[in-house]
Amino acid sequence: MRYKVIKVGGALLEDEGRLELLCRKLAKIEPPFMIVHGGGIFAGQLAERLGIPCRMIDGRRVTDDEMLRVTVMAYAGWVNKILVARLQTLGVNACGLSGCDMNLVGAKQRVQEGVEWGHVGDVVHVNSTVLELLFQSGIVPVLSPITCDGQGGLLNSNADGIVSAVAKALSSRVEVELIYCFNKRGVLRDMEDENSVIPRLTPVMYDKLRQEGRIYAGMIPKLEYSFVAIHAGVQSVRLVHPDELDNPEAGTRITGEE
Ligand SMILES: Nc1ncnc2c1ncn2[C@@H]1O[C@H](COP(=O)(O)OP(=O)(O)O)[C@@H](O)[C@H]1O
Ligand SMILES: CC(=O)N[C@@H](CCC(=O)OP(=O)(O)O)C(=O)O
Repeated sequence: MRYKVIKVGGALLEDEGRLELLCRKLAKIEPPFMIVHGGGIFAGQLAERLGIPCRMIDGRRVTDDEMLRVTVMAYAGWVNKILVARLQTLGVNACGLSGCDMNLVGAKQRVQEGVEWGHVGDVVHVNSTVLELLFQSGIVPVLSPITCDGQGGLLNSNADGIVSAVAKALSSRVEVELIYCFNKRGVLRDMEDENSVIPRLTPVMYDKLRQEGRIYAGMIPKLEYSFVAIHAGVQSVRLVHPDELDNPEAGTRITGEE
């Protein structure tokens, strides 16, 4: 049996119609599975309404004191609870969590010379024993990207990184399929052509496409974390659109070999 660990990107939750379609697809999946969600779009909208400026560097959000409050409200609050509520109405026993709950995901503050990242956290541990207990109880964990630093502080972690670390931690105990579910049909060779999905992506292909500028923005951390997961022993890593979640041949499969 393969445990599915599914990342859902913020763009899939943006309006009622997309949220409904996504949750219907997720509700068809046979447990055990879990969801890690993002929601950068919601944090951006909330910050704008509050007059707090946003700054992104290489797909990551610079998170000062005020932005930390915004991200906690957006991710651990609105996005997490709306997903859980919708899944519950569809018969999924979803349980909303952040990395702080049961010390599920711990992180350490990102330190980089010349960049004031603020409360951005890189994952340092995942409590896979607790996740397994939840799976065994028939619960579907829905995890937000808010983590804790072990000293009472909250951190904002990239959701693509959290899901990669969670998949890696679980994969030493059970077989894991890591799925990045997002708003394209896979990694595209040509962003102008929705049908140019690359079925199998190797590290060499990635380097070349990145140099050519065909892979950019949020796709860069997503693919880097995908390769981290596959090299760490995660049994399967795929990127797909929610419409094709149930088709094992759809999307882009990540491979560590050439
Ligand atoms: N080669 C590519 N194929 C598909 N999407 C790409 C590619 N290069 C860049 N992107 C962009 O990356 C986005 C997905 O990354 P991101 O917005 O971070 O996803 P998420 O919704 O999971 O947070 C796509 O919507 C697209 O705009
Ligand atoms: C540190 C950092 O960048 N955290 C992300 C967490 C949310 C996220 O990853 O959301 P998407 O998956 O929708 O992009 C952020 O605040 O944007």
